[in-house]
Amino acid sequence: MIDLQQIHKTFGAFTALDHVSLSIPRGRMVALLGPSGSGKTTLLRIIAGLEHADGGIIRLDGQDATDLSARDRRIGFVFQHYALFRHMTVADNVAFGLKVRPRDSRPSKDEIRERVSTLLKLVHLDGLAGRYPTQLSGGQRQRVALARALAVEPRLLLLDEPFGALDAQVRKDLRRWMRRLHDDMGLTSVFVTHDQEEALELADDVVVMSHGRIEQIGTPADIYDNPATPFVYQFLGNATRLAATVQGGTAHLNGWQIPATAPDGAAVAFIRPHDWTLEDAAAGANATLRHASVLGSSLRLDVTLEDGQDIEVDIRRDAGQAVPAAGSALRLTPNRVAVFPATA
Ligand SMILES: Nc1ncnc2c1ncn2[C@@H]1O[C@H](COP(=O)(O)OP(=O)(O)OP(=O)(O)O)[C@@H](O)[C@H]1O
Repeated sequence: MIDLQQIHKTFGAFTALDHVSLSIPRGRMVALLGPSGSGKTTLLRIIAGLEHADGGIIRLDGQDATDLSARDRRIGFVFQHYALFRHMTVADNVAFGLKVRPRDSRPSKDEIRERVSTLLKLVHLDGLAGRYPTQLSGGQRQRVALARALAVEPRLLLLDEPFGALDAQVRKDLRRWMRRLHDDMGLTSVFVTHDQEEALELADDVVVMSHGRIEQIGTPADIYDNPATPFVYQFLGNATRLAATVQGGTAHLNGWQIPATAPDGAAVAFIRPHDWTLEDAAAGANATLRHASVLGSSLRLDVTLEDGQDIEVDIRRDAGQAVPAAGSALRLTPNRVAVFPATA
């Protein structure tokens, strides 16, 4: 169990982390998700003990670890560009964390050899123990880095964009494999990513960060279905942002009346492309089609609403169904709309 309370970090006049609090139960896999500069790496480095916070408390398994050195925290680390030792073989890289232990806690040579061999099997690199890092592919290097991090039996594994430098297919394979390894070994892991798909696919809990603050913490389903703020809505992809006006608990948008809890006045509404129903335009059109394209089993419509705002609509397409022509009048109804005050 890791518990962060009110972690604060500035670099000069710049606030990188603004009183961040977060608890991670044992066995979870947690994604820190946010745009570049939101403080993800800084938070990870502070958890690892590689960076010192200006304020706040870190507890690991109930013990105050705020002033514990990186080595004494028993935390494993894998960075995107964390180079392996070039002059060491794969086996020596993996053994490194064990060999540098103080004598009284250092395993014997045989035990180290045994553990390295087990770890290399685990990451499917058992045939490559004698190779040097330059003789490996990017994906293989990341697996060596992972074996090296796991060698010290960390109570927590931290991964900073671990798959970022790899091509798309390797990246997908490696992250699925990482998830299985996490489950099989009963690890507790925190990984940094700016890729929402990666966070939603892999993590038990997603922590969305922006400007050194946590915007929302939740399961992938929570975060996707009920974004707490306009930032989360926009960051989690594909929501169209529209201007609306709220009066007496109702948002007015392109002639629709939508129940809203936002206060009276200017508001912003978010609608996802698949949250629309296309109806028979004979009942009264409220939008015009600009462009339609077929995306496999769905139809992507670029539409201008009657009030002049542009939206994207994805609807299911049956095989052989005619694609509507540009300029067609449409009747659309939004199924799900989130309304926030315009200043939020
Ligand atoms: N050592 C440092 N000195 C000064 N500023 C720093 C330092 N380290 C980080 N920062 C700043 O703190 C902010 C947060 O950086 P951080 O690396 O934590 O962001 P991030 O969310 O991990 O971004 P990225 O996805 O680009 O890695 C950035 O604006 C960065 O420029």
